[in-house]
Amino acid sequence: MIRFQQVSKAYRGGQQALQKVSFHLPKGDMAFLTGHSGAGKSTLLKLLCAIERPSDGQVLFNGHDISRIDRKEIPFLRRHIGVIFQDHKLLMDRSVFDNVALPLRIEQANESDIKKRVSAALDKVGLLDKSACLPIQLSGGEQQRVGIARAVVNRPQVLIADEPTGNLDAALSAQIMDLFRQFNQVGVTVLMATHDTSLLNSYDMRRFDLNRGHLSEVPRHG
Ligand SMILES: Nc1ncnc2c1ncn2[C@@H]1O[C@H](COP(=O)(O)OP(=O)(O)OP(=O)(O)O)[C@@H](O)[C@H]1O
Repeated sequence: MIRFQQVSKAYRGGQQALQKVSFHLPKGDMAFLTGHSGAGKSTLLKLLCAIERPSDGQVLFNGHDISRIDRKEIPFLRRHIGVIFQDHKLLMDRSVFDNVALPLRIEQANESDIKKRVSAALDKVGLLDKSACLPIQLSGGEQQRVGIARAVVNRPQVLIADEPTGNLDAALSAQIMDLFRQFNQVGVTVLMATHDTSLLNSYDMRRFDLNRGHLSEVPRHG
């Protein structure tokens, strides 16, 4: 489903963020992406949703090379990929409902569909009763769950998350992790960048580690 082949990324100004990165994440897999600050984790995730383009190599999504994807095709790619950011990037002047509805409104779904799907996504993350609230009225963990509802509302094949538990305590992190696992159990492929060592120790999952732009897979226990 996701395949990187010898992918390198140099930013303007010469900063080499990724160096000949290769890996394969098959459909239905769930994996962690780890590495020190500046190792290239966010860069790798940005290449996957075409926010950035590689300087060299191929990024394949379902067999299609998206590294040189036409601008016009990017919205179609993004429909298949739900993205969760650490700072959740919610619109603070819009209700929880409107935040989650955003991807469906961009797709021009009809209002009755939007209502059904937003309610289902908010129910899944346990926030149906908060749909009329503004994000500012919610806790950090609740805001993060709104971001997850928005990422899954159009039923993407892949979820990518950049430090989704970064600001949360252990109990909330475990809740967020459970949500990802539930999505994974119904077939969604999940790639999650994290620094959170307690998460890494609690879940025996595939783990890719970046070190100064070089990627290797960490052998699993047991
Ligand atoms: N837009 C950019 N322009 C220039 N250099 C960049 C840009 N974005 C990232 N970099 C550089 O690329 C390298 C990798 O950055 P990246 O954000 O991918 O790392 P990271 O592993 O996600 O770090 P962190 O854990 O601190 O978020 C860093 O040296 C960073 O300074």
